[in-house]
Amino acid sequence: MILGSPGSSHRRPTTMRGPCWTSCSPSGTSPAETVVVRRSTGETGGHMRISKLHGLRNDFLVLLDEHQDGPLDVGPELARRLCDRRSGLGADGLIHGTRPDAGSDADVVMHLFNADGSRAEVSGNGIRCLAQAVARSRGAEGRVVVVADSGRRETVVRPGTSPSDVVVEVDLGPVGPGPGLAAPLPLAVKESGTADLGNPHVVAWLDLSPGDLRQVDLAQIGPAVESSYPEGINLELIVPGPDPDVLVLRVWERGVGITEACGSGACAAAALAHGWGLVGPKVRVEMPGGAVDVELVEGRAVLHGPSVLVAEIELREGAVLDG
Ligand SMILES: N[C@@H](CCC[C@H](N)C(=O)O)C(=O)O
Repeated sequence: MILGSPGSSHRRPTTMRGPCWTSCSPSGTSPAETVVVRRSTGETGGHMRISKLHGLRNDFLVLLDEHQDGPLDVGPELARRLCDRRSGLGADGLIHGTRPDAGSDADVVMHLFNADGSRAEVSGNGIRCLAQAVARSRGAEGRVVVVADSGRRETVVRPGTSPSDVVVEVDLGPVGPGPGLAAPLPLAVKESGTADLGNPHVVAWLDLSPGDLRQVDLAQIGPAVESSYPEGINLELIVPGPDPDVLVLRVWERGVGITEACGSGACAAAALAHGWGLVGPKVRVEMPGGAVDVELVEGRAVLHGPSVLVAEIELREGAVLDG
């Protein structure tokens, strides 16, 4: 038998408290349309335990191997199904947290899928949500080391306004140059440039007021810019805020669409805007979902912001992916 007995390897939080486990399937769907619990062995059945979290309303489903009854087959199709906001649980991305190699000092390995099933190298908000999920699982806040496709990243989980609403800081690493600008951007810009946080970004500084930035048709511009790069790209539109060292940002995310916030995008924007002389090395980035703080330290970007646990979900036995 490949599957472990239900709950055998699932460590429930000990000292931290918050939303309770619920047993559910997405509402309004018949069992045949709900989400699969498929093992990497090809078997189906058992339970799948998932946490839903968000950083500034940029939301993620986090599936930790250590919470499961046995190995799960996590891939693009599962990501698309779970992230669907109508027929699934709904999220901007799915994060699969696997165990690091023996001898590694890391706590977890991060595999990130965008809502469309594509892979991304890292996410500033996603990695902070993953760190919160790992901290809850072990019952203690503090340092959580994550190995993402972009490299080893250190996070620190600190108390926030409640056990489920914490503050997480992450050193996202060096901000490098992104891909060459593929084509002229389809809007008037004061400055534009690309940056690489492990994942690619194009940042455009617009000569607009924050109010006018809200009127820009990002749903039209975003896909055009994303598709002009062979690997796709995240697009951040920025204007300086009314106060010094503040940027107002809207984002179109590769593999997702318009989201309410993007942590790596905030870092890309802060780094480029610093280079353009718009802001100093400590930047507040205001996005539709809320604000984060970015510190630029010797070419690296350190991101501080809230992470919120929304729910811990147990998908019931018998839910089937194939539909
Ligand atoms: N929202 C994330 C970025 C998620 C990945 C992105 N869509 C990509 O494909 O690179 C963040 O907070 O950084």
